[in-house]
Amino acid sequence: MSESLLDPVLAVRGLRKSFGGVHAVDGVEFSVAPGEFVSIIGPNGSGKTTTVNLISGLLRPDAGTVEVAGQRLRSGSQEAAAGAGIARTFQNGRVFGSLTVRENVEIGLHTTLTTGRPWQSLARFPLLRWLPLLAETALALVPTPAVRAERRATDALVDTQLARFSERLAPRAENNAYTLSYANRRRTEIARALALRPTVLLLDEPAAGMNQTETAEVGQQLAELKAAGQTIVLVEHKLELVNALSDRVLVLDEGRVIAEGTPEQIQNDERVIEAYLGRRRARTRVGDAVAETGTEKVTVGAD
Ligand SMILES: Nc1ncnc2c1ncn2[C@@H]1O[C@H](COP(=O)(O)OP(=O)(O)OP(=O)(O)O)[C@@H](O)[C@H]1O
Repeated sequence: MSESLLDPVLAVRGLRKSFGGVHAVDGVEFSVAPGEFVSIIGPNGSGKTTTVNLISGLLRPDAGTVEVAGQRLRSGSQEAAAGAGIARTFQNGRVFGSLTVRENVEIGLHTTLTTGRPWQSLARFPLLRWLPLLAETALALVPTPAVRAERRATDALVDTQLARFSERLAPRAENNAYTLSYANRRRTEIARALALRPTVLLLDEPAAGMNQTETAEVGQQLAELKAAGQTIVLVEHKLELVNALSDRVLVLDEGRVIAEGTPEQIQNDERVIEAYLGRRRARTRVGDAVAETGTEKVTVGAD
């Protein structure tokens, strides 16, 4: 899909972020069209995760803007990003071990509840913060019909997401997350992000640490999401996954976009071979464990 045909659903302009003397993100610009699958690749430390952190409001940029469907987001606000429809997963996976799988998925929906969480606008005022909490507790103890209806809708949404991962998550819905395998924790995190029915789904290395079979399964699920029209930004080291799924690939190096194009264009780009693949080969020679992931063979179903 060509980005220019449709108004972008995500537009990132002039994004910069430094940590001390390190220019982690140094003027990153790109946009994503509705339904487009864009991957961000680059050597270790090239600024991929920082870019995702800036888009999702986890970090405040030193400069630059993020727009979702033409609306500029408040800088450094996870709430604003989530409210605009950005959902993300984390590189290392973040689930709450002592909550069940179902609760872990549901927790992402908490901010979207309306009837069960009245007066949320008052939470901004320190002196009145207790009022919405009190109302929420009262409604949890004695739910109104509207609260019960919202509860049922939430349960259905969670069930839909768990069903997406069929035998992996659905039978484990009531198990505590600490009992899950690593791959299932990562699946739980993706299910949580999807439950928000995001405008843009940001995935930070969803297949990291997974074996070949598990990686292929993630690839299949991403292919299905893409076929369903979900807009996705994927940060990934596993190039087989990137090449199989992406409409467009951005290559970062030292905080800058050094190349952009289809997977085929990227694979033949001299700058990429030099900055990314060249370095990868050099690292592989000295036994860099991370670099090895890029050489794995992954088969992903067609969309
Ligand atoms: N919180 C932080 N404090 C200091 N430096 C940071 C911080 N976060 C990132 N950096 C630095 O910013 C640069 C970009 O890091 P980032 O994690 O965004 O890269 P990356 O491309 O995601 O790397 P990887 O592929 O290893 O995950 C690196 O030099 C990193 O050390």
